[in-house]
Amino acid sequence: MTDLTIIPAGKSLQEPVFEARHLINGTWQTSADGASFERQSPAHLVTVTHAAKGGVAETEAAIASARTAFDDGRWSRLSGKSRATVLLKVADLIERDLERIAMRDTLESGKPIAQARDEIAGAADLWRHAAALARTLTGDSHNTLGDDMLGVVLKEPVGVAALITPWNFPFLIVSQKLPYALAAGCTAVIKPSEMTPSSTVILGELLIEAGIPDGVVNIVLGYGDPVGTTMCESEHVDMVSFTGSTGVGKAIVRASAGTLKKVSLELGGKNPQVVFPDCDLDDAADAIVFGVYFNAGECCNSGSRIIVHEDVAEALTEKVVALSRKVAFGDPLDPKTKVGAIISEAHFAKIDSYVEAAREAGAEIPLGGGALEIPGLSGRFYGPTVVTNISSGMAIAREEVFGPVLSVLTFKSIEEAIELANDASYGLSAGVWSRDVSTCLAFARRVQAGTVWTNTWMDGYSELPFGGVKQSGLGRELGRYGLEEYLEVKTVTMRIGRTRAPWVE
Ligand SMILES: NC(=O)c1ccc[n+]([C@@H]2O[C@H](COP(=O)([O-])OP(=O)(O)OC[C@H]3O[C@@H](n4cnc5c(N)ncnc54)[C@H](O)[C@@H]3O)[C@@H](O)[C@H]2O)c1
Ligand SMILES: C[N+](C)(C)CC=O
Repeated sequence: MTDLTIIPAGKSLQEPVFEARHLINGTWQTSADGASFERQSPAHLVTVTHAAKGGVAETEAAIASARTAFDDGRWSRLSGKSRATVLLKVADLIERDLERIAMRDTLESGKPIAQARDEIAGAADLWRHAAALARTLTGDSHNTLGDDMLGVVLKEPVGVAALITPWNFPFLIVSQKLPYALAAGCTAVIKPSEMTPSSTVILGELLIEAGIPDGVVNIVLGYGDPVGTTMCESEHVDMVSFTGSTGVGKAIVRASAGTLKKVSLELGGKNPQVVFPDCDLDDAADAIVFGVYFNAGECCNSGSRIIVHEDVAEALTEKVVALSRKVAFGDPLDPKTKVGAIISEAHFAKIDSYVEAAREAGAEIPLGGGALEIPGLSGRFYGPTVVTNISSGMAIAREEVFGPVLSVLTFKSIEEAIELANDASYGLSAGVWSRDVSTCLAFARRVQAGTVWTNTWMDGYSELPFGGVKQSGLGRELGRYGLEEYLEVKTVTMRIGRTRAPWVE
């Protein structure tokens, strides 16, 4: 792969190792048994983080702290205005510390620094959006139930929310959950991914600086088992909001079943983009390249499944391959880099196994497949890869590869395109490319997905809800729906003035 655009290592890594500890009841703590773990930068393979490793004891202490903080009302009974004041302050502090937070996400995840900066700026906007919702949240009133009756529907915080997050957008995803939980009046226990704990720890520091009362937000670092499982099983946790793989999502539902707690899930995707022959092919090709290589394809919204009309399949594939060669892969610390390192050795092997299985099954690979050498860096980089001549039954066409790998399928009619698009267990997002608005609308109405992009890909706004159908999830984040996830509905019926007609004569 010599004709690709490669950004070699720039200046050597100077960042000190970050010391990450748990935040429990307002104090930073190591684990009682002294357990800890390390995180290496996937691009450099040097240790960048040393973190306390939580066990059952730390998790239960964090849950107890959140429980007490919720029950005594130090946050849940504040006015929306008071909560919003803290959330707005956090947003300001995130912007002040944007560079520090972005650097931690880049070092631990391997994502490009320019992209990380955009994510942190987007996260600050989420905190402001949630602050606005905290002040405008309302219930309902019913004065049509009879002359002496009034029905009032109250919105109340669910209680203690456990927030379990993945490694691919560490700071952005915790910011899709926590400000909305806090706006609703919930208290929280957070478990960031063991691969990317630091930016959540920094968020804890900013929350303290912004004046959040002790115990309202608690952070436990460590692995899914026991930290995440303890949160799911605890009778003192009222809700779990999880973002991650569909497999772990199912385990979370099982672990939460014993206490029948509310569960909100943002899971994987195998997102189709259907390309009709009347679209602007250059525009579509550029968005397809963005959709598949953004975050090295390690993105729930990766537009990794192209379904293109057979009349334009060859032309589109040529354009995509040509553009792919221009995408800058390399040193995540260089602001010119668009695609950085793969998160782990095990994940790299998984990506490669999908590509090799497709090759063995007769697929063609006009570009890529395999490791990319980046001069000066010893970490793992996967080259831009385009796979054609595949059928919808192949794993590469149905399963989440979570790497910079594009699968190209073809169709003859709109019926076939919709059938192929829906032929997956996932239903997160989908796209359609056509100049004909009726074609776009017909597709948008029949595709099984939580989000549909027409003539664009992966635009996101704090105001718009996001989430999946089928095995891509339960519930929604962002928009006003993102707040509703953390609310319970209570119905209060009041008789006013007159005495009730006696039941007993
Ligand atoms: N739909 C979305 O919004 C969205 C966003 C980002 C990522 N994702 C999905 O996340 C996946 C990649 O992230 P990942 O590899 O970190 O996911 P993962 O499911 O392996 O882990 C996610 C989190 O769950 C924890 N965990 C693991 N096992 C657990 C258990 N048994 N109980 C409780 N917690 C447990 C992990 O420690 C981590 O914090 C992909 O499938 C991707 O599509 C979805
Ligand atoms: C929606 N987003 C981009 C934050 C996460 C997808 O993995």
